[in-house]
Amino acid sequence: MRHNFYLLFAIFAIALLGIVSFRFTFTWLSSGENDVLESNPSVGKKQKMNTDLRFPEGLKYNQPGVTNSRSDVATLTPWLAPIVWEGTFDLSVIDAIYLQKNVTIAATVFVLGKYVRFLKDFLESAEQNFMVGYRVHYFLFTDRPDEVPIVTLGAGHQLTKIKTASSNRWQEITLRRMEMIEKLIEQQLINEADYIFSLDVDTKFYGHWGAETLADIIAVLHPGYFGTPRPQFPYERRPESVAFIPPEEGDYYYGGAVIGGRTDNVLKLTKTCRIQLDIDRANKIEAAWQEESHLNKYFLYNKPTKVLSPEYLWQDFKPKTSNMKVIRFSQVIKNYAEVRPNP
Ligand SMILES: CC(=O)N[C@H]1[C@@H](OP(=O)(O)OP(=O)(O)OC[C@H]2O[C@@H](n3ccc(=O)[nH]c3=O)[C@H](O)[C@@H]2O)O[C@H](CO)[C@H](O)[C@@H]1O
Ligand SMILES: [Mn+2]
Repeated sequence: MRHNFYLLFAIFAIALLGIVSFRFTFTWLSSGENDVLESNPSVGKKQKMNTDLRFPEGLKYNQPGVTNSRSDVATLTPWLAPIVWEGTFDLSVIDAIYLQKNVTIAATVFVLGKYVRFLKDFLESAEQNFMVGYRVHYFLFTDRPDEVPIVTLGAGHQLTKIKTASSNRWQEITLRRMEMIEKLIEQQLINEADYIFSLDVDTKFYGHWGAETLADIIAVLHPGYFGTPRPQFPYERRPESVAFIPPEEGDYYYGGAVIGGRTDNVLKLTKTCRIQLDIDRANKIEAAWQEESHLNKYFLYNKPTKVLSPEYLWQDFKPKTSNMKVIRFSQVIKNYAEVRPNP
């Protein structure tokens, strides 16, 4: 009898402790540090996404071929991740699968200092080409919220400005994106978005960019080093930096202008890169290409599950090569000395 009483008491105490600690985590998570200026709660809380590739009945589309649709470029990595090129996918098949999932895609864009001048073209061209027909939530990290242009957003698209301090070093601005994206995901997006992309703002969309780019974790091939021998990749080569990659290692050189994937996978990526950037900072070393160097190190040991071809990251000054059937997203020409806060 006495034993039963103690047992009951113990169960009651444990349950109480459980409730208290749950409430504590909940309040801690919901108290965001970011100064959100504009928000539209329509996105709401997410259910866990079903990853099955469900396909609607009765839809007609071309029979898949049995030979490679592109003979001029590699369309698979050695670990069998697709490399996305025009001609390798059937958009009607992709959309039939992904539209019915009703996915929400977050896009983070940093707009600090004079880079605000690139935003109008970026947003207007994004609205024409980026994830049209899908739910998109742009997050603009900016020190100039009043200079954000008014751009009419398509159905299901919304925009939130997050007041963010700038820096007097461009290197600091680009590399701190990792920790800001990490925080935004932890505090908000983990429950709201299925996928997230981080995109450079000094860019323009010229062609379709849709659900063919969705995957667990994606990287983009930097257009400047496509086909370059690996010892000549501009990886960090000093062993003192965590981003160090020896000359005989590395698959591709990935661009820092595009990161993407499932929200939890991108959280892992940004957290790891942020921690490694912190270690370098404590050791007073900054990698050759800031967070891009750390990103390349990350992808060496955590392979991307989908790789985007340079169609998804071109440079306006580069003449189009014959394997480029379409340019979808491209860096505009900029006067570095004029737009950046430091040389
Ligand atoms: C094509 C490509 O892969 N570009 C990468 C490359 O140089 P980039 O020359 O493309 O770097 P960048 O000057 O465009 O800076 C990257 C981004 O940071 C933001 N920004 C930067 C400076 C500033 O004053 N205000 C501001 O808002 C803005 O969103 C910009 O698009 O290397 C950088 C790291 O060193 C980043 O990894 C870039 O993504
Ligand atoms: Mn850029």
